[in-house]
Amino acid sequence: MPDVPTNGSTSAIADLVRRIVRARRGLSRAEVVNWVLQFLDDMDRVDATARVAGVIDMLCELKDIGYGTMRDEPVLVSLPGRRVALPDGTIVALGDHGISVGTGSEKLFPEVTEGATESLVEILASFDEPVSLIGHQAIEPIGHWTGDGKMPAALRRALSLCGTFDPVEQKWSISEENASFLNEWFGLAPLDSSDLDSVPDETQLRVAKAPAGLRMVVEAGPGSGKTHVACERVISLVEAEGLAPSRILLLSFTRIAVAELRERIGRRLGELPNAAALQVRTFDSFAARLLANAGLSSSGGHDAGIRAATRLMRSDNPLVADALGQLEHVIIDEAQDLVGDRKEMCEALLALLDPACGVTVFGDFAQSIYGYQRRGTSGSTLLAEIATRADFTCDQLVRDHRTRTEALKEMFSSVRETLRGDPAGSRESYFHVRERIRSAAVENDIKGFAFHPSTTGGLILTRSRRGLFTAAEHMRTAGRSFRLRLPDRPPRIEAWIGVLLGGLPASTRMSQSDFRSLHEGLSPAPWRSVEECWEILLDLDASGRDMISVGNIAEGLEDPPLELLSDHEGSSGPLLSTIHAIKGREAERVMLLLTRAPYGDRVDWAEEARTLYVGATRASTELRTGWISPRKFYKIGDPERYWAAHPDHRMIEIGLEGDLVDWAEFVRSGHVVNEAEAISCIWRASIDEPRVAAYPDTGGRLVLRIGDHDGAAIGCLSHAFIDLIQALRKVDPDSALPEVVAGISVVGATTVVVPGRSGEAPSLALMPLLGGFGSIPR
Ligand SMILES: Nc1ncnc2c1ncn2[C@@H]1O[C@H](COP(=O)(O)OP(=O)(O)OP(=O)(O)O)[C@@H](O)[C@H]1O
Repeated sequence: MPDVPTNGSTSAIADLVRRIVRARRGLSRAEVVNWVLQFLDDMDRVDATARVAGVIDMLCELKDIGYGTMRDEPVLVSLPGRRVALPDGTIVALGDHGISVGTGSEKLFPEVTEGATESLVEILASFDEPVSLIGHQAIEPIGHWTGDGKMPAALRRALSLCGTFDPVEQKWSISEENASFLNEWFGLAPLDSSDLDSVPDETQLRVAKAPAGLRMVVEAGPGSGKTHVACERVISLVEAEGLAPSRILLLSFTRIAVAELRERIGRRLGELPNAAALQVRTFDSFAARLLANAGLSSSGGHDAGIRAATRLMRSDNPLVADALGQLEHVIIDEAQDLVGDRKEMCEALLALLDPACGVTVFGDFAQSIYGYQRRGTSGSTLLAEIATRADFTCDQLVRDHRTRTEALKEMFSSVRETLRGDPAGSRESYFHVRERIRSAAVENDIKGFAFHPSTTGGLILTRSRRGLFTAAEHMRTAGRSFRLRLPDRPPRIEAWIGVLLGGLPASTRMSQSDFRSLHEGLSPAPWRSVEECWEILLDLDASGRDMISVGNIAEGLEDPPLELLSDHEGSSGPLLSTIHAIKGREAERVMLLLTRAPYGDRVDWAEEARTLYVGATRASTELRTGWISPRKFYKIGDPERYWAAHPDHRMIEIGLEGDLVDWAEFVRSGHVVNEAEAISCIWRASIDEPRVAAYPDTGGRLVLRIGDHDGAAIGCLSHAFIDLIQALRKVDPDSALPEVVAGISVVGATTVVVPGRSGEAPSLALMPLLGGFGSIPR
């Protein structure tokens, strides 16, 4: 073979492999390895073999070469050439592209100039394994894999296309643009600048380091670092002011926000002996804890729990007063959206605090989007009320740390002034805000957003849930991968824990080898390796032993760590969400989908303008506006869900939190003969994502089954959901149930914690996650 380089570089090996495969038809993988080794005589043979095998596997994974058969044996063959456009504008060639050896490129796939036949998005979207890298640190342009276990195959393939990549050492060098694209595509966390190189600005420092006993309201705009400073405040209270972590309570809205806060604070305070006692909670979990500690159970959903907790705090219960009286500092985030029951609960909490207890409340009037309509007669938000109280001082954060362009920076501040100056709002001011947002966008009025090159990552935001369903449909029709965040859905904790440990008694203990057998016996296999799973379980168990107990794991999952949580369906691509469900988050690229402006006398123009503002201010670098016309639906229930009328049936949105009875009630229904079997059936369904249907039983339940009415049961619809079904059929709640509710999609599964009875430790199970619209015959 003439002119063959022997420097052993990845690209040189790749070229050798291609040439050998093309010239010598019918060689097996082992034979190709041996051929290549002959040309690498300066290298250690073991190293060289691993390197060559790694390159061959990589080339096969990306269909640069492939497997054929000759005399029933697998052999390596050439594949037709393809050209792939990368996010940074370069084009690389795959397959039999006829590039000669010695081009000097270090890339596994050489750069070419001619037009591309595919985009990186199409290649990534064609990988069929689920990819969720949430919790991993973002990748830098130059780096090597530091994650536990093997690098996920999809990332490995993407990196090898995007620049130089060493499959054995797992090192890469790619352009900035390609790195930032991959970070968005895989949902990798941006490097947490707060921990690395962020220097707090003067106003942030003032708030973070204020005396522990101060009561303060901090009103500040998007990207000014409210969340960031909330963490710094906790750290300063513990480190500088000497408060015990157990005496600090930090409340925020969503589980993901709470998990993120915990993780950030944990990283800084992790070494302290009592750091774990810090109470970082959602408003809902704070209420649930308070009730549980007083021996009360909350039934009837989150809002009922919040009201019960408020009553408890106002009931002069000495235990509750004592527990809350111990607190030395309370921090409340996103106070502009605290209205109604949650606002009242916070007021009841503030009333029970010791006068020496400090309070820090963060919020932004211009971002208040939680429904003036729900505010009823009780009026304003917690933020508005606290801001007028004499016992609170007011402070502000003044610098925007989010935006990277002048146009966005200017829009962030000028629109905020407009909104704060005109809380009542008007049609004119709404259109003014809309125009200001459009003028800060790099592109406007994009109609085919689902085909637009910018929507390979970042956020796609809609004003309404109707818009969200419509946008998701457009993406599906365009064949694009995306992640979908739907509001009011149950939490999602990675399902492998529930399928492996679900149904076992809380007292079950397990060694690593027991666990390995379980893991290896599971089909379909979980996407995390056995080593990775074991590390996660040891952390959750937190006993310090090299064993796990199911009860400990279940307790650990009552406050699940961020890496096990997800708040969306789908594993890759841009995140589709309503504006309401995305507050507090940010992305480099945002596609804000506008609709026709609202009309009529009852429009709350101020709230509409603020909602657009919240959506537009999620962008740090590129904002675009697109266009969508949402489909029509009717609404029913609280929280609201959609339904549609058809001549012979009704369709009802399904999959909201509480649509299924909990695990214990499902088991009591008598439809679970064997818990392990039911769980394994749910696991398979979470991967196959079949359509399922609910059939009535003799006890007045609607039982969700795979296949027909004799199929395996995977859950029971809740009584509240059955009431909605009956209401849509216009019959009494107690009337006979419909023969079937069909067309329900299983969209995944979540591990659930099953509370123990009478003081026993909790255990685990797996429940399906539902989606789509159930069809009810009339
Ligand atoms: N002092 C700082 N130096 C560098 N980056 C910072 C600093 N403070 C905050 N940031 C970064 O700025 C961004 C915005 O911060 P953060 O999300 O805390 O703002 P926010 O006020 O809560 O925004 P919003 O109101 O939109 O939710 C984040 O990426 C954060 O890491």
